[in-house]
Amino acid sequence: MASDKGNGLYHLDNLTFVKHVNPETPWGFPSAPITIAALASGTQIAFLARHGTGHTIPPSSVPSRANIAALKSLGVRAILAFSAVGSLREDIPPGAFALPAQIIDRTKGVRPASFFEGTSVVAHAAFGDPFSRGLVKWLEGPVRRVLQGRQTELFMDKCIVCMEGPQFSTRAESVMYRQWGGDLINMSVLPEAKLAREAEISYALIATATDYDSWRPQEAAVTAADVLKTLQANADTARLVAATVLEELHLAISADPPQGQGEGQGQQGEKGKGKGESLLLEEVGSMRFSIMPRSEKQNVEDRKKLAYILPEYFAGEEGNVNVNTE
Ligand SMILES: CSC[C@H]1O[C@H](OP(=O)(O)O)[C@H](O)[C@@H]1O
Ligand SMILES: Nc1ncnc2[nH]cnc12
Repeated sequence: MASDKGNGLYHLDNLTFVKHVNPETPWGFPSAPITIAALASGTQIAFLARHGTGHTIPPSSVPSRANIAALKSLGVRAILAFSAVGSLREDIPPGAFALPAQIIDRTKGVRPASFFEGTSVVAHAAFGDPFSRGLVKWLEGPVRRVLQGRQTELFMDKCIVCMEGPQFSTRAESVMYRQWGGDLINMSVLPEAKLAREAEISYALIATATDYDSWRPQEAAVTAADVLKTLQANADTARLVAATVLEELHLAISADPPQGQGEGQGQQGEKGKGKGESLLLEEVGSMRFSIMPRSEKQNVEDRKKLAYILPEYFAGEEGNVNVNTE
């Protein structure tokens, strides 16, 4: 399990430091060494600052493939990603929190967004629900309870626009995103969420609103100083959320473990709990039917590389199985 955030959140409270690890993945090193820490129960979590420990990595240069691959290699099954976001709605004030349900991609294609990119293996992950529905649904109660104690609102079912940056939006863009149905805006949720899906890690975003972006005609357009004003208070609340929720989440996952069956994954219909599936971590097994059938034209080295994130499909004997035709 990991909590991963750049802006404002560089450490977590109520945890016992265990060690730092810095795995070299086939996609390079993560943004920073990953902190392994223990919860009160002894359960270990991994924490990674996506912009680096000294905030030296801009959004477009975050090594997201290495970050997600490194977390997967450590056994992480669920990511709680924190992000400072702009609000595109009057009723979502700076200081509010949200668990978004949808994403509009306004990145510009400069961020590597797939583990399969540049390999001879083709895969099309289902991404209609970009956040883990099971994880988001589970998080609502515990996160709301923590936020109530701090008079902080929680919004559900919102749509976040992910822009390239590093400059903020123009006023015209900000107005347009509202017309498109955007409620929130950041520069970090993609390709992180896509890569987590490809690695079959359940991913949820805890969005913390810092500003009103630039759509309000009578108000000044957002500046980094506006963001920083709200950032520290939000980060304190975010730390409390993480400290409270991680222990409970671990217990919930232990009680409802993924079995890796993946039947019906990626389909949007209501899925009953059957065949050993986990409702909480329903992404496990989801790539089984997303990867194009094994072919002799696929490069063996590429398959070895992909085994780093998906050993079930690409390593050992299983790697010789045509995963798409069972
Ligand atoms: C300093 S405002 C823009 C910056 O803040 C957010 O970072 P993070 O998601 O890591 O909290 C946003 O996505 C931008 O990268
Ligand atoms: N207004 C904004 N636009 C993009 N990313 C942000 N992160 C925080 N506020 C933001």
